[in-house]
Amino acid sequence: MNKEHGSLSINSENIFPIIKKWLYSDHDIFIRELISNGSDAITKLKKLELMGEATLPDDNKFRIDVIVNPEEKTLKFIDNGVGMTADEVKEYINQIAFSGATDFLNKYKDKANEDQIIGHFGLGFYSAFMVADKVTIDTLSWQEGAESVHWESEGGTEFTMTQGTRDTRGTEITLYLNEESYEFSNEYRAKEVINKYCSFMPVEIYFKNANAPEEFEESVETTDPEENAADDNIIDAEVKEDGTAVDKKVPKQPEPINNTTPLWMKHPNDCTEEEYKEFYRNVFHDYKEPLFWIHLNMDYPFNLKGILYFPKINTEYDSLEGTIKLYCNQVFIADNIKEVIPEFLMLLKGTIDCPDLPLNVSRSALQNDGFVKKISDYITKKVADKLSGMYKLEKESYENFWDDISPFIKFGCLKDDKFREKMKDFIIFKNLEGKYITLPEYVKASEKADTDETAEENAAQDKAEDTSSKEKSEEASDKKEDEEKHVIYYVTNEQQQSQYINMFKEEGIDALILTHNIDQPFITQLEQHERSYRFQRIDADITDSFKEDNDEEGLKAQHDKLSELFRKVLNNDKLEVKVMKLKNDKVSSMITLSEEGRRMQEMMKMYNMYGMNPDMFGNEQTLVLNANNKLVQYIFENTDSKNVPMICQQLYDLAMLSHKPLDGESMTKFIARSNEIMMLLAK
Ligand SMILES: Nc1ncnc2c1ncn2[C@@H]1O[C@H](COP(=O)(O)OP(=O)(O)OP(=O)(O)O)[C@@H](O)[C@H]1O
Repeated sequence: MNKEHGSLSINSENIFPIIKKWLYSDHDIFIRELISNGSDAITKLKKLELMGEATLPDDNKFRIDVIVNPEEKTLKFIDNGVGMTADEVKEYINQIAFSGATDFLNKYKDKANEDQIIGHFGLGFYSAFMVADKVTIDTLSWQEGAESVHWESEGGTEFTMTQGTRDTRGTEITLYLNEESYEFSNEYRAKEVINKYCSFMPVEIYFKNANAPEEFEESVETTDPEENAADDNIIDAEVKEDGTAVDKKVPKQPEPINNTTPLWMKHPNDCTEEEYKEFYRNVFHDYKEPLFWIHLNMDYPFNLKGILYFPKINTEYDSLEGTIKLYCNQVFIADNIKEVIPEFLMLLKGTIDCPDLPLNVSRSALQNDGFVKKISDYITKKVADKLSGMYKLEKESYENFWDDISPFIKFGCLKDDKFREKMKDFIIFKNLEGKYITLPEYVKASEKADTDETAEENAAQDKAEDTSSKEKSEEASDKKEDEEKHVIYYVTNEQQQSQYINMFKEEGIDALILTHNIDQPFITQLEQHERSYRFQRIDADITDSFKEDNDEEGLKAQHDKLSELFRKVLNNDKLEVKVMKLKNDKVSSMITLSEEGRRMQEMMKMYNMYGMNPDMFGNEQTLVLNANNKLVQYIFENTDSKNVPMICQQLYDLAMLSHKPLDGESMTKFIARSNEIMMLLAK
């Protein structure tokens, strides 16, 4: 072959700066690209063999070798795939245009950056020039009688092509690293990058440091010492004490550094529980075991495989942040590509391999791609199917996992309408007894409790009402509609709201435990979609069940007097005070805050709107005093007594305490006052 010298045939002056910019933040991608090219070359040869076009030696073993040379600052990628003829080098390497570079240039001339492009633009080979001043190719094609080719270029527009010396099939690419990229000739750095991108590559990858001394391993065998002496591989033979065993030191057999058959490629029926857990540990380095997993395995209408794990969340403070690793033909592309994977799934941990993904388009295009949407919908559906299946068939596990998986499910419902629609019948809630129930179950149980209690009364009343019911229903206004909603009581903090919880339990009224941050937005959404539900925290109001039949008029005197007293003592003339007869006479005082008021306050807190004017909204706490309680009665009868102001303050703080944490100043005063009260008792 004549020496050939030429110019790369597209606007290479343009392309190199773009490649450099493109890879600026992801310098290490060149390793993925060059190893992928080797793997592609091997796949091509496998296909040719299958088609009967190529015959391979019996002992053929496909492999890729990566050799770093820290002294010479070089990096080699060697594969035994198809190789290239001189014509192919000309076509595929010299005329970059064939590999899609023209498209690339047209689209990204002015705006190339790593956000917009996800690799794979037929420019893989040229990414080598990101880190190398000079790149050489030595290649020998699989074809009979092929001549080897040597190609080299120093990254400008010039290249040289000559007859090469490579005498085995395949391709060897050598990178002479530029000064800023010497790090990649470091053994550990190079390995780190290979592990990142190529851990699950379908071809075995062997790694070597050309400067490292040869490694040996010890193998214990019982063999004939004479035979060992004749074996060149044995460097240090030693007869063991028992005279039979011989310790041999042999050169270490290289091991591939990747796993060519990741678990997701296996059929789910062939995977064991231990394998799933081990894979999880290896990939996500999470010492906690996953709760359960979903193995995605689809060939039609698109090709998608993967495993999604539900991680264990220990406390509500654990950040809800997962990792979904996206692969394309077992080559890692990136973590958490939100255009492909539904946002709420990012809370999970998992791997997804989808060779059909159009990764050669910009991220914004991915977002609007119908195919990508289908993939994302498929994943969502699979997750919902798994969860609903568990609810139906493995209720006990579902309940055991619920506390861990519910934030994820609720987030999914908030973010994805389709998911919400599929999951809505399988959302469960823990009640005061610690049992898990659905909303319809809650409503049914509370209706039953109501009916039992008033069955007799109603029977009589119903008859009387029958005649006038038509008129009444016509009168029903929006206000009435609100009243007719099923009220669902809930607790946000079991310790703090324990006084209310006890009262609820005494009256046989149930409530749901909703302690996670996500619960508030979740129930707001529920109320919007299921208009017959109204959620109300248990301290929002005093329900009729807790009261005796109140003679409002009869309590007016107490109300007026106590209101005035508490307002004065607490120095708050806006304080709302209600006096009522509660069935439980041990309860002296309580605070109620309307549901709307509290939600408004929480919203303000969330959006940091407190600066605005906190009194403007939601400051509608009401101090409820129990006229049946002895202390309250004492206050009413002895308003002028010396200790009454202190008792009033204490009662107010006690009521506050079971409503929300006291602020620092109030807490200090509360403690000082409690001591003072004890001092009085001690006297
Ligand atoms: N190791 C190799 N063995 C055989 N052919 C190769 C090798 N590396 C590159 N080639 C040839 O050069 C072409 C261009 O490679 P390049 O990496 O630039 O783009 P690509 O592989 O086509 O696309 P992409 O890298 O985006 O998947 C390849 O399509 C292939 O034909």
